[in-house]
Amino acid sequence: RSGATQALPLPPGPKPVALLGNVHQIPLEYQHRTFDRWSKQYGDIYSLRIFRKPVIVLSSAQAVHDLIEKRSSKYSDRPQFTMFTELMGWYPNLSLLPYGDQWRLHRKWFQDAFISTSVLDTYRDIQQKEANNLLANILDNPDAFMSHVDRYLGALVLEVVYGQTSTSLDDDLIHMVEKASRGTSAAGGPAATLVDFIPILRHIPAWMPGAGFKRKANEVRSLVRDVHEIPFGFVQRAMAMGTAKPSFLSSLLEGVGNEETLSQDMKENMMGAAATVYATATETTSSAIVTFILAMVLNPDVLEKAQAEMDRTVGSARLPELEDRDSLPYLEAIIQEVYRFNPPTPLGLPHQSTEEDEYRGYHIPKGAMIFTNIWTMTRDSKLFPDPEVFRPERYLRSEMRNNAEIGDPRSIVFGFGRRICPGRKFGDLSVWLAAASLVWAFDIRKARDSFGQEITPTSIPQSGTVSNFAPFQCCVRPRTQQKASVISRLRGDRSA
Ligand code: HEM
Repeated sequence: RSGATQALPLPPGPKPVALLGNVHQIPLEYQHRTFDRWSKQYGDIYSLRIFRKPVIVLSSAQAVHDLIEKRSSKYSDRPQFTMFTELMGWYPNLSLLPYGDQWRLHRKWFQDAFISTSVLDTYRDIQQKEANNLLANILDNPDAFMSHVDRYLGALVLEVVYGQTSTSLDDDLIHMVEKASRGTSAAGGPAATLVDFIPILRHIPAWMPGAGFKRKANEVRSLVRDVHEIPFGFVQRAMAMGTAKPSFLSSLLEGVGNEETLSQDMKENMMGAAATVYATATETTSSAIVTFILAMVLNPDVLEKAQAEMDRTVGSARLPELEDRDSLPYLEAIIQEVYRFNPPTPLGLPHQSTEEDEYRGYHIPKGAMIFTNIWTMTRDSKLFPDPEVFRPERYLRSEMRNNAEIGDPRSIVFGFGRRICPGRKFGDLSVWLAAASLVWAFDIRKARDSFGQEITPTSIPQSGTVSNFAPFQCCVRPRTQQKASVISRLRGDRSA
Protein backbone atom coordinates (compact mmCIF):
# COMPACT_ATOMS: atom_id res chain seq x y z
CA ARG A 1 0.00 0.00 0.00
CA SER A 2 1.09 3.59 -0.46
CA GLY A 3 -0.24 7.12 -0.02
CA ALA A 4 -2.03 9.07 2.64
CA THR A 5 -4.75 6.55 3.43
CA GLN A 6 -2.44 3.58 3.93
CA ALA A 7 -2.70 3.73 7.71
CA LEU A 8 -6.47 3.34 7.60
CA PRO A 9 -8.15 -0.05 7.90
CA LEU A 10 -9.95 -1.73 5.04
CA PRO A 11 -13.73 -1.86 5.46
CA PRO A 12 -14.74 -4.80 7.70
CA GLY A 13 -15.75 -8.12 6.19
CA PRO A 14 -15.64 -11.90 6.56
CA LYS A 15 -12.19 -13.06 7.54
CA PRO A 16 -10.04 -14.06 4.56
CA VAL A 17 -7.67 -17.04 4.67
CA ALA A 18 -4.17 -17.20 3.21
CA LEU A 19 -3.98 -17.52 -0.61
CA LEU A 20 -7.68 -18.00 -1.25
CA GLY A 21 -8.90 -14.91 0.56
CA ASN A 22 -12.69 -15.35 0.80
CA VAL A 23 -13.03 -17.47 -2.34
CA HIS A 24 -14.17 -20.54 -0.41
CA GLN A 25 -17.01 -18.54 1.20
CA ILE A 26 -18.42 -17.12 -2.03
CA PRO A 27 -20.88 -19.54 -3.59
CA LEU A 28 -20.98 -20.10 -7.34
CA GLU A 29 -24.71 -19.44 -7.39
CA TYR A 30 -26.85 -16.54 -6.17
CA GLN A 31 -23.80 -14.58 -5.06
CA HIS A 32 -25.96 -11.50 -4.48
CA ARG A 33 -27.82 -13.31 -1.70
CA THR A 34 -24.63 -14.20 0.17
CA PHE A 35 -23.39 -10.64 -0.38
CA ASP A 36 -26.74 -9.42 0.95
CA ARG A 37 -26.35 -11.48 4.12
CA TRP A 38 -22.89 -10.06 4.68
CA SER A 39 -24.23 -6.51 4.27
CA LYS A 40 -26.56 -7.18 7.24
CA GLN A 41 -23.54 -8.26 9.24
CA TYR A 42 -20.84 -5.80 8.12
CA GLY A 43 -22.77 -2.82 6.78
CA ASP A 44 -23.31 -1.13 3.43
CA ILE A 45 -19.58 -1.09 2.66
CA TYR A 46 -17.48 -4.14 3.40
CA SER A 47 -14.44 -5.82 1.95
CA LEU A 48 -13.48 -9.27 0.70
CA ARG A 49 -10.49 -10.75 -1.00
CA ILE A 50 -10.62 -13.01 -4.04
CA PHE A 51 -7.14 -14.57 -4.12
CA ARG A 52 -5.00 -11.42 -4.03
CA LYS A 53 -7.64 -9.13 -5.41
CA PRO A 54 -9.25 -6.68 -2.96
CA VAL A 55 -13.02 -6.51 -3.38
CA ILE A 56 -15.34 -3.85 -1.97
CA VAL A 57 -19.08 -4.48 -1.85
CA LEU A 58 -21.42 -1.47 -1.77
CA SER A 59 -24.99 -2.18 -0.73
CA SER A 60 -26.73 1.17 -0.32
CA ALA A 61 -27.73 3.96 -2.67
CA GLN A 62 -25.82 6.33 -0.38
CA ALA A 63 -22.47 4.52 -0.59
CA VAL A 64 -22.84 4.08 -4.34
CA HIS A 65 -23.70 7.73 -4.77
CA ASP A 66 -20.80 8.93 -2.60
CA LEU A 67 -18.20 6.83 -4.39
CA ILE A 68 -19.23 5.70 -7.85
CA GLU A 69 -21.16 8.82 -8.69
CA LYS A 70 -19.53 11.69 -6.78
CA ARG A 71 -15.98 10.39 -7.19
CA SER A 72 -16.58 8.84 -10.57
CA SER A 73 -13.12 9.67 -11.92
CA LYS A 74 -11.70 7.04 -9.53
CA TYR A 75 -14.35 4.32 -9.89
CA SER A 76 -15.08 3.91 -13.59
CA ASP A 77 -12.67 1.16 -14.60
CA ARG A 78 -13.67 -2.50 -15.00
CA PRO A 79 -11.83 -5.57 -13.76
CA GLN A 80 -10.46 -7.66 -16.61
CA PHE A 81 -12.77 -10.31 -17.95
CA THR A 82 -10.29 -12.66 -19.56
CA MET A 83 -12.87 -15.37 -20.18
CA PHE A 84 -15.22 -13.14 -22.16
CA THR A 85 -12.77 -10.96 -24.01
CA GLU A 86 -9.68 -13.05 -24.73
CA LEU A 87 -11.03 -16.57 -24.62
CA MET A 88 -14.52 -16.18 -26.07
CA GLY A 89 -13.75 -13.22 -28.32
CA TRP A 90 -16.35 -10.68 -27.14
CA TYR A 91 -13.99 -7.83 -27.94
CA PRO A 92 -13.98 -4.89 -28.03
CA ASN A 93 -17.07 -4.68 -25.87
CA LEU A 94 -18.04 -1.40 -24.21
CA SER A 95 -19.26 -3.06 -21.04
CA LEU A 96 -15.89 -4.77 -20.48
CA LEU A 97 -13.42 -2.19 -21.79
CA PRO A 98 -11.01 -0.61 -19.33
CA TYR A 99 -11.67 3.05 -18.58
CA GLY A 100 -9.78 5.07 -21.21
CA ASP A 101 -9.88 6.36 -24.77
CA GLN A 102 -11.25 3.24 -26.43
CA TRP A 103 -14.02 3.09 -23.82
CA ARG A 104 -14.76 6.80 -24.49
CA LEU A 105 -15.07 6.16 -28.24
CA HIS A 106 -17.52 3.27 -27.75
CA ARG A 107 -19.43 5.09 -25.05
CA LYS A 108 -19.96 8.05 -27.38
CA TRP A 109 -21.28 5.73 -30.10
CA PHE A 110 -23.78 4.27 -27.63
CA GLN A 111 -24.82 7.64 -26.20
CA ASP A 112 -25.40 9.01 -29.71
CA ALA A 113 -27.50 6.00 -30.69
CA PHE A 114 -29.49 5.24 -27.54
CA ILE A 115 -29.85 8.27 -25.30
CA SER A 116 -31.14 11.32 -27.15
CA THR A 117 -34.91 11.50 -27.43
CA SER A 118 -34.73 12.55 -31.06
CA VAL A 119 -32.78 9.41 -32.02
CA LEU A 120 -34.96 7.17 -29.84
CA ASP A 121 -37.98 8.57 -31.68
CA THR A 122 -36.60 7.15 -34.93
CA TYR A 123 -36.87 3.62 -33.49
CA ARG A 124 -40.53 3.96 -32.51
CA ASP A 125 -41.99 2.47 -35.68
CA ILE A 126 -39.66 -0.52 -35.45
CA GLN A 127 -40.54 -1.06 -31.79
CA GLN A 128 -44.24 -0.76 -32.52
CA LYS A 129 -44.02 -3.20 -35.45
CA GLU A 130 -42.10 -5.74 -33.41
CA ALA A 131 -44.52 -5.39 -30.47
CA ASN A 132 -47.34 -6.16 -32.92
CA ASN A 133 -45.40 -9.20 -34.13
CA LEU A 134 -44.96 -10.29 -30.53
CA LEU A 135 -48.73 -10.25 -29.98
CA ALA A 136 -49.42 -12.06 -33.25
CA ASN A 137 -46.84 -14.75 -32.42
CA ILE A 138 -48.29 -15.24 -28.95
CA LEU A 139 -51.79 -15.44 -30.38
CA ASP A 140 -50.59 -18.19 -32.75
CA ASN A 141 -48.66 -20.17 -30.20
CA PRO A 142 -49.21 -18.93 -26.65
CA ASP A 143 -47.26 -21.72 -24.94
CA ALA A 144 -44.02 -20.54 -26.56
CA PHE A 145 -44.40 -17.03 -25.11
CA MET A 146 -40.83 -16.98 -23.81
CA SER A 147 -39.33 -17.68 -27.23
CA HIS A 148 -41.55 -14.97 -28.70
CA VAL A 149 -40.18 -12.48 -26.17
CA ASP A 150 -36.63 -13.44 -27.16
CA ARG A 151 -37.56 -13.10 -30.79
CA TYR A 152 -39.11 -9.65 -30.13
CA LEU A 153 -35.79 -8.40 -28.77
CA GLY A 154 -33.66 -10.21 -31.33
CA ALA A 155 -35.67 -8.71 -34.19
CA LEU A 156 -35.64 -5.27 -32.59
CA VAL A 157 -31.88 -5.24 -32.17
CA LEU A 158 -31.29 -6.71 -35.62
CA GLU A 159 -33.21 -3.88 -37.22
CA VAL A 160 -31.86 -1.06 -35.06
CA VAL A 161 -28.24 -2.20 -35.21
CA TYR A 162 -27.97 -3.65 -38.72
CA GLY A 163 -31.08 -2.34 -40.50
CA GLN A 164 -32.11 -5.95 -41.23
CA THR A 165 -35.80 -6.77 -41.04
CA SER A 166 -36.47 -10.12 -39.50
CA THR A 167 -37.39 -12.37 -42.45
CA SER A 168 -36.55 -16.04 -42.58
CA LEU A 169 -32.94 -15.37 -43.56
CA ASP A 170 -32.47 -12.95 -40.74
CA ASP A 171 -34.11 -15.36 -38.38
CA ASP A 172 -31.05 -17.50 -39.00
CA LEU A 173 -29.03 -14.56 -37.82
CA ILE A 174 -31.09 -14.24 -34.66
CA HIS A 175 -30.67 -17.94 -34.14
CA MET A 176 -26.89 -17.64 -34.49
CA VAL A 177 -26.74 -14.81 -31.97
CA GLU A 178 -28.99 -16.66 -29.54
CA LYS A 179 -26.69 -19.67 -29.74
CA ALA A 180 -23.63 -17.53 -29.08
CA SER A 181 -25.33 -15.82 -26.12
CA ARG A 182 -26.54 -19.08 -24.64
CA GLY A 183 -23.06 -20.60 -25.00
CA THR A 184 -21.56 -17.57 -23.34
CA SER A 185 -23.92 -17.67 -20.38
CA ALA A 186 -23.46 -21.41 -19.97
CA ALA A 187 -19.69 -21.00 -19.85
CA GLY A 188 -19.94 -18.85 -16.73
CA GLY A 189 -20.76 -15.33 -15.64
CA PRO A 190 -18.23 -12.53 -15.70
CA ALA A 191 -15.67 -13.03 -12.99
CA ALA A 192 -17.29 -16.36 -12.07
CA THR A 193 -14.31 -18.22 -13.42
CA LEU A 194 -10.89 -18.61 -11.92
CA VAL A 195 -9.20 -17.46 -15.07
CA ASP A 196 -10.47 -13.93 -14.50
CA PHE A 197 -8.44 -13.77 -11.33
CA ILE A 198 -5.44 -15.75 -12.44
CA PRO A 199 -5.01 -14.69 -16.08
CA ILE A 200 -1.94 -16.92 -16.49
CA LEU A 201 -4.34 -19.88 -16.48
CA ARG A 202 -5.42 -18.98 -19.99
CA HIS A 203 -2.24 -20.61 -21.22
CA ILE A 204 -3.14 -24.09 -20.02
CA PRO A 205 -4.03 -26.42 -22.87
CA ALA A 206 -7.73 -27.07 -23.27
CA TRP A 207 -7.37 -30.85 -22.75
CA MET A 208 -5.85 -30.55 -19.28
CA PRO A 209 -7.96 -31.45 -16.27
CA GLY A 210 -9.35 -28.27 -14.76
CA ALA A 211 -9.29 -26.49 -18.10
CA GLY A 212 -13.03 -26.94 -18.60
CA PHE A 213 -13.42 -23.20 -18.90
CA LYS A 214 -11.14 -23.23 -21.92
CA ARG A 215 -13.04 -26.00 -23.67
CA LYS A 216 -16.28 -24.14 -23.08
CA ALA A 217 -14.76 -20.92 -24.37
CA ASN A 218 -13.44 -22.63 -27.49
CA GLU A 219 -16.89 -24.00 -28.20
CA VAL A 220 -18.43 -20.54 -28.39
CA ARG A 221 -15.46 -18.68 -29.86
CA SER A 222 -16.21 -19.34 -33.52
CA LEU A 223 -19.90 -18.55 -33.00
CA VAL A 224 -18.91 -15.27 -31.38
CA ARG A 225 -16.65 -14.48 -34.35
CA ASP A 226 -19.57 -15.11 -36.72
CA VAL A 227 -21.76 -12.78 -34.69
CA HIS A 228 -19.16 -10.06 -35.18
CA GLU A 229 -18.45 -10.63 -38.87
CA ILE A 230 -21.54 -11.93 -40.69
CA PRO A 231 -24.04 -9.13 -40.03
CA PHE A 232 -21.29 -6.55 -40.43
CA GLY A 233 -20.68 -7.94 -43.93
CA PHE A 234 -24.40 -7.63 -44.75
CA VAL A 235 -24.39 -3.95 -43.88
CA GLN A 236 -21.21 -3.20 -45.79
CA ARG A 237 -22.58 -4.91 -48.89
CA ALA A 238 -25.96 -3.21 -48.58
CA MET A 239 -24.24 0.16 -48.25
CA ALA A 240 -22.12 -0.51 -51.31
CA MET A 241 -25.29 -1.31 -53.28
CA GLY A 242 -27.11 1.71 -51.88
CA THR A 243 -29.83 -0.49 -50.32
CA ALA A 244 -28.86 -0.18 -46.65
CA LYS A 245 -31.51 1.02 -44.22
CA PRO A 246 -30.35 3.55 -41.63
CA SER A 247 -28.95 1.71 -38.61
CA PHE A 248 -26.50 1.99 -35.73
CA LEU A 249 -23.80 0.39 -37.86
CA SER A 250 -24.56 2.27 -41.07
CA SER A 251 -24.23 5.59 -39.25
CA LEU A 252 -20.89 4.51 -37.76
CA LEU A 253 -19.68 3.49 -41.21
CA GLU A 254 -20.93 6.71 -42.80
CA GLY A 255 -18.93 8.59 -40.18
CA VAL A 256 -15.65 7.26 -41.61
CA GLY A 257 -16.36 7.93 -45.28
CA ASN A 258 -15.68 5.21 -47.84
CA GLU A 259 -14.60 1.65 -47.22
CA GLU A 260 -10.99 2.14 -48.33
CA THR A 261 -10.38 4.61 -45.55
CA LEU A 262 -11.71 2.19 -42.92
CA SER A 263 -8.74 0.81 -40.99
CA GLN A 264 -8.82 -2.77 -39.74
CA ASP A 265 -8.62 -1.43 -36.22
CA MET A 266 -11.68 0.80 -36.67
CA LYS A 267 -13.53 -2.07 -38.37
CA GLU A 268 -12.89 -4.30 -35.34
CA ASN A 269 -14.14 -1.53 -33.09
CA MET A 270 -17.36 -1.14 -35.07
CA MET A 271 -17.99 -4.89 -35.29
CA GLY A 272 -17.44 -5.08 -31.54
CA ALA A 273 -19.78 -2.20 -30.79
CA ALA A 274 -22.57 -3.70 -32.88
CA ALA A 275 -22.18 -7.15 -31.29
CA THR A 276 -22.16 -5.48 -27.89
CA VAL A 277 -25.68 -4.18 -28.42
CA TYR A 278 -26.83 -7.76 -28.88
CA ALA A 279 -24.87 -9.03 -25.93
CA THR A 280 -26.12 -6.34 -23.56
CA ALA A 281 -29.62 -5.52 -24.79
CA THR A 282 -31.45 -8.77 -25.37
CA GLU A 283 -31.15 -10.90 -22.25
CA THR A 284 -31.52 -8.00 -19.82
CA THR A 285 -34.62 -6.62 -21.49
CA SER A 286 -36.15 -10.05 -21.96
CA SER A 287 -35.61 -10.76 -18.25
CA ALA A 288 -37.73 -7.70 -17.39
CA ILE A 289 -40.52 -8.65 -19.84
CA VAL A 290 -40.68 -12.26 -18.61
CA THR A 291 -40.71 -10.98 -15.01
CA PHE A 292 -43.67 -8.82 -16.00
CA ILE A 293 -45.53 -11.86 -17.40
CA LEU A 294 -44.77 -13.90 -14.29
CA ALA A 295 -45.92 -11.06 -12.03
CA MET A 296 -49.23 -10.94 -13.91
CA VAL A 297 -49.68 -14.71 -13.49
CA LEU A 298 -49.01 -14.47 -9.76
CA ASN A 299 -50.96 -11.24 -9.13
CA PRO A 300 -54.27 -11.37 -11.04
CA ASP A 301 -55.61 -8.31 -9.19
CA VAL A 302 -52.72 -6.21 -10.55
CA LEU A 303 -53.40 -7.32 -14.12
CA GLU A 304 -57.10 -6.55 -13.71
CA LYS A 305 -56.36 -3.01 -12.54
CA ALA A 306 -53.93 -2.49 -15.40
CA GLN A 307 -56.51 -3.76 -17.89
CA ALA A 308 -59.16 -1.44 -16.45
CA GLU A 309 -56.79 1.53 -16.80
CA MET A 310 -55.95 0.44 -20.36
CA ASP A 311 -59.63 0.11 -21.30
CA ARG A 312 -60.45 3.57 -19.92
CA THR A 313 -57.51 5.23 -21.64
CA VAL A 314 -56.84 3.43 -24.90
CA GLY A 315 -60.05 1.45 -25.50
CA SER A 316 -60.43 -1.62 -27.67
CA ALA A 317 -60.23 -0.30 -31.19
CA ARG A 318 -56.49 0.36 -31.33
CA LEU A 319 -53.33 -0.87 -29.64
CA PRO A 320 -51.46 1.20 -27.06
CA GLU A 321 -48.58 3.29 -28.40
CA LEU A 322 -45.57 4.87 -26.77
CA GLU A 323 -47.44 8.20 -26.82
CA ASP A 324 -49.96 6.73 -24.34
CA ARG A 325 -47.33 6.19 -21.67
CA ASP A 326 -48.02 9.30 -19.58
CA SER A 327 -51.71 8.49 -19.33
CA LEU A 328 -51.13 5.00 -17.85
CA PRO A 329 -49.70 5.67 -14.35
CA TYR A 330 -50.69 2.30 -12.91
CA LEU A 331 -48.88 0.45 -15.69
CA GLU A 332 -45.88 2.66 -15.01
CA ALA A 333 -45.93 1.61 -11.35
CA ILE A 334 -46.08 -2.05 -12.43
CA ILE A 335 -42.98 -1.61 -14.58
CA GLN A 336 -41.13 0.01 -11.67
CA GLU A 337 -42.12 -2.88 -9.44
CA VAL A 338 -40.99 -5.40 -12.09
CA TYR A 339 -37.49 -3.88 -12.08
CA ARG A 340 -37.41 -3.90 -8.29
CA PHE A 341 -38.86 -7.36 -7.80
CA ASN A 342 -36.33 -9.03 -10.09
CA PRO A 343 -33.56 -6.62 -11.07
CA PRO A 344 -32.26 -8.02 -14.38
CA THR A 345 -28.64 -7.83 -13.21
CA PRO A 346 -28.72 -8.30 -9.42
CA LEU A 347 -25.05 -7.45 -8.94
CA GLY A 348 -24.79 -5.01 -11.85
CA LEU A 349 -21.37 -5.13 -13.47
CA PRO A 350 -18.35 -4.73 -11.23
CA HIS A 351 -16.42 -1.47 -11.37
CA GLN A 352 -12.73 -1.11 -10.49
CA SER A 353 -10.93 1.68 -8.66
CA THR A 354 -8.04 3.42 -10.41
CA GLU A 355 -6.70 5.31 -7.36
CA GLU A 356 -6.62 4.60 -3.69
CA ASP A 357 -9.25 6.41 -1.69
CA GLU A 358 -10.62 7.04 1.77
CA TYR A 359 -14.26 6.70 2.72
CA ARG A 360 -15.84 6.83 6.19
CA GLY A 361 -12.42 6.34 7.69
CA TYR A 362 -11.64 3.25 5.58
CA HIS A 363 -8.93 2.65 3.03
CA ILE A 364 -10.04 1.66 -0.47
CA PRO A 365 -7.09 0.27 -2.40
CA LYS A 366 -6.26 1.09 -6.00
CA GLY A 367 -7.27 -1.74 -8.34
CA ALA A 368 -10.07 -2.97 -6.05
CA MET A 369 -13.03 -4.66 -7.64
CA ILE A 370 -16.19 -2.78 -6.60
CA PHE A 371 -19.50 -4.65 -6.57
CA THR A 372 -22.77 -2.73 -6.38
CA ASN A 373 -25.36 -5.01 -4.83
CA ILE A 374 -28.41 -3.83 -6.75
CA TRP A 375 -30.43 -6.69 -5.30
CA THR A 376 -29.90 -5.52 -1.72
CA MET A 377 -30.76 -1.95 -2.69
CA THR A 378 -34.07 -3.05 -4.20
CA ARG A 379 -34.85 -4.87 -0.94
CA ASP A 380 -34.25 -1.92 1.37
CA SER A 381 -37.33 -2.15 3.59
CA LYS A 382 -37.13 1.51 4.56
CA LEU A 383 -37.69 2.50 0.97
CA PHE A 384 -39.70 -0.53 -0.07
CA PRO A 385 -41.62 -1.99 2.89
CA ASP A 386 -42.34 -5.75 2.58
CA PRO A 387 -39.80 -6.00 -0.22
CA GLU A 388 -40.75 -9.57 -1.18
CA VAL A 389 -44.33 -8.51 -1.96
CA PHE A 390 -45.08 -7.41 -5.54
CA ARG A 391 -47.05 -4.21 -4.99
CA PRO A 392 -47.09 -1.49 -7.68
CA GLU A 393 -49.23 0.68 -5.40
CA ARG A 394 -46.11 1.48 -3.36
CA TYR A 395 -45.07 3.99 -6.04
CA LEU A 396 -48.44 5.70 -6.03
CA ARG A 397 -48.36 6.65 -2.34
CA SER A 398 -47.73 10.33 -1.75
CA GLU A 399 -44.69 9.65 0.49
CA MET A 400 -42.98 7.83 -2.32
CA ARG A 401 -43.67 10.64 -4.72
CA ASN A 402 -41.84 13.03 -2.40
CA ASN A 403 -38.91 10.69 -2.49
CA ALA A 404 -39.13 9.93 -6.20
CA GLU A 405 -35.38 10.07 -6.85
CA ILE A 406 -34.62 7.11 -4.62
CA GLY A 407 -38.06 5.52 -4.72
CA ASP A 408 -37.82 4.77 -8.43
CA PRO A 409 -35.99 1.45 -8.89
CA ARG A 410 -34.91 2.69 -12.31
CA SER A 411 -32.36 4.86 -10.50
CA ILE A 412 -30.81 1.61 -9.22
CA VAL A 413 -31.23 -1.23 -11.68
CA PHE A 414 -29.35 0.34 -14.58
CA GLY A 415 -26.15 0.84 -12.62
CA PHE A 416 -24.22 3.93 -11.70
CA GLY A 417 -21.83 6.75 -12.52
CA ARG A 418 -19.97 6.99 -15.80
CA ARG A 419 -20.66 3.33 -16.57
CA ILE A 420 -24.43 3.58 -16.08
CA CYS A 421 -26.28 1.57 -18.71
CA PRO A 422 -26.34 3.57 -21.97
CA GLY A 423 -29.27 1.45 -23.20
CA ARG A 424 -31.49 2.24 -20.22
CA LYS A 425 -33.95 4.40 -22.13
CA PHE A 426 -34.17 2.12 -25.15
CA GLY A 427 -34.50 -0.94 -22.91
CA ASP A 428 -37.16 0.70 -20.77
CA LEU A 429 -39.17 1.76 -23.83
CA SER A 430 -39.03 -1.78 -25.19
CA VAL A 431 -40.17 -3.22 -21.85
CA TRP A 432 -43.00 -0.72 -21.57
CA LEU A 433 -44.29 -1.32 -25.09
CA ALA A 434 -44.30 -5.10 -24.68
CA ALA A 435 -46.04 -4.85 -21.30
CA ALA A 436 -48.64 -2.35 -22.52
CA SER A 437 -49.39 -4.47 -25.59
CA LEU A 438 -49.79 -7.63 -23.48
CA VAL A 439 -52.09 -5.89 -20.98
CA TRP A 440 -54.23 -4.61 -23.83
CA ALA A 441 -54.40 -7.94 -25.65
CA PHE A 442 -54.37 -10.85 -23.27
CA ASP A 443 -55.62 -12.41 -20.10
CA ILE A 444 -52.61 -14.01 -18.46
CA ARG A 445 -53.43 -16.63 -15.87
CA LYS A 446 -52.11 -19.69 -14.12
CA ALA A 447 -52.18 -22.80 -16.28
CA ARG A 448 -54.00 -25.90 -14.98
CA ASP A 449 -52.67 -29.43 -14.77
CA SER A 450 -54.53 -32.52 -16.02
CA PHE A 451 -56.50 -32.65 -12.73
CA GLY A 452 -57.68 -29.08 -13.20
CA GLN A 453 -55.42 -27.81 -10.42
CA GLU A 454 -53.76 -24.42 -10.91
CA ILE A 455 -50.01 -24.52 -11.47
CA THR A 456 -48.19 -21.81 -9.53
CA PRO A 457 -44.81 -21.00 -11.08
CA THR A 458 -41.91 -20.18 -8.77
CA SER A 459 -41.08 -16.54 -8.18
CA ILE A 460 -37.41 -17.36 -7.61
CA PRO A 461 -35.30 -16.73 -10.70
CA GLN A 462 -32.36 -18.85 -11.78
CA SER A 463 -28.87 -17.86 -10.76
CA GLY A 464 -26.74 -15.94 -13.24
CA THR A 465 -25.30 -12.58 -14.18
CA VAL A 466 -28.67 -11.89 -15.76
CA SER A 467 -31.55 -13.02 -13.57
CA ASN A 468 -33.84 -15.12 -15.74
CA PHE A 469 -36.75 -17.35 -14.87
CA ALA A 470 -36.72 -20.98 -15.90
CA PRO A 471 -39.43 -21.71 -18.48
CA PHE A 472 -42.83 -21.80 -16.79
CA GLN A 473 -46.36 -22.57 -17.89
CA CYS A 474 -49.17 -20.06 -17.99
CA CYS A 475 -52.37 -19.53 -19.88
CA VAL A 476 -52.32 -16.57 -22.28
CA ARG A 477 -55.61 -15.95 -24.11
CA PRO A 478 -56.95 -12.95 -26.07
CA ARG A 479 -59.24 -10.86 -23.88
CA THR A 480 -61.97 -10.60 -26.52
CA GLN A 481 -62.69 -11.85 -30.01
CA GLN A 482 -62.49 -8.26 -31.23
CA LYS A 483 -58.95 -7.93 -29.89
CA ALA A 484 -57.99 -11.24 -31.45
CA SER A 485 -59.22 -9.88 -34.80
CA VAL A 486 -57.24 -6.65 -34.39
CA ILE A 487 -54.11 -8.73 -33.72
CA SER A 488 -54.82 -11.01 -36.67
CA ARG A 489 -55.17 -8.00 -38.93
CA LEU A 490 -51.73 -6.91 -37.72
CA ARG A 491 -50.41 -10.28 -38.76
CA GLY A 492 -51.90 -9.61 -42.20
CA ASP A 493 -50.24 -6.17 -42.35
CA ARG A 494 -46.96 -7.72 -41.35
CA SER A 495 -46.87 -10.22 -44.18
CA ALA A 496 -48.02 -7.59 -46.70
C1 HEM B 1 -33.95 -3.68 -18.78
C2 HEM B 1 -32.87 -3.64 -19.50
C3 HEM B 1 -31.46 -3.37 -19.00
C4 HEM B 1 -30.93 -3.39 -17.74
C5 HEM B 1 -31.63 -3.70 -16.42
C6 HEM B 1 -29.53 -3.04 -17.86
C7 HEM B 1 -28.65 -2.95 -16.79
C8 HEM B 1 -27.32 -2.58 -16.89
C9 HEM B 1 -26.40 -2.46 -15.78
C10 HEM B 1 -26.74 -2.70 -14.32
C11 HEM B 1 -25.19 -2.10 -16.28
C12 HEM B 1 -23.90 -1.88 -15.49
C13 HEM B 1 -23.76 -0.41 -15.12
C14 HEM B 1 -22.60 -0.14 -14.20
O1 HEM B 1 -21.47 -0.51 -14.53
O2 HEM B 1 -22.80 0.40 -13.10
C15 HEM B 1 -25.34 -1.99 -17.72
C16 HEM B 1 -24.32 -1.65 -18.57
C17 HEM B 1 -24.46 -1.61 -19.93
N1 HEM B 1 -25.63 -1.77 -20.66
FE1 HEM B 1 -27.45 -2.19 -19.92
N2 HEM B 1 -29.25 -2.83 -19.18
C18 HEM B 1 -30.40 -3.00 -19.91
C19 HEM B 1 -30.56 -2.84 -21.27
C20 HEM B 1 -29.56 -2.45 -22.13
C21 HEM B 1 -29.75 -2.18 -23.54
C22 HEM B 1 -31.09 -2.22 -24.25
C23 HEM B 1 -28.51 -1.87 -24.04
C24 HEM B 1 -28.12 -1.49 -25.46
C25 HEM B 1 -28.84 -0.78 -26.26
C26 HEM B 1 -27.56 -1.94 -22.94
C27 HEM B 1 -26.21 -1.70 -23.06
C28 HEM B 1 -25.32 -1.65 -21.99
C29 HEM B 1 -23.89 -1.39 -22.14
C30 HEM B 1 -23.15 -1.22 -23.45
C31 HEM B 1 -23.36 -1.35 -20.84
C32 HEM B 1 -21.90 -1.10 -20.45
C33 HEM B 1 -21.65 0.40 -20.23
C34 HEM B 1 -20.23 0.74 -19.83
O3 HEM B 1 -19.52 -0.13 -19.34
O4 HEM B 1 -19.83 1.90 -20.04
N3 HEM B 1 -28.24 -2.29 -21.81
N4 HEM B 1 -26.64 -2.27 -18.07
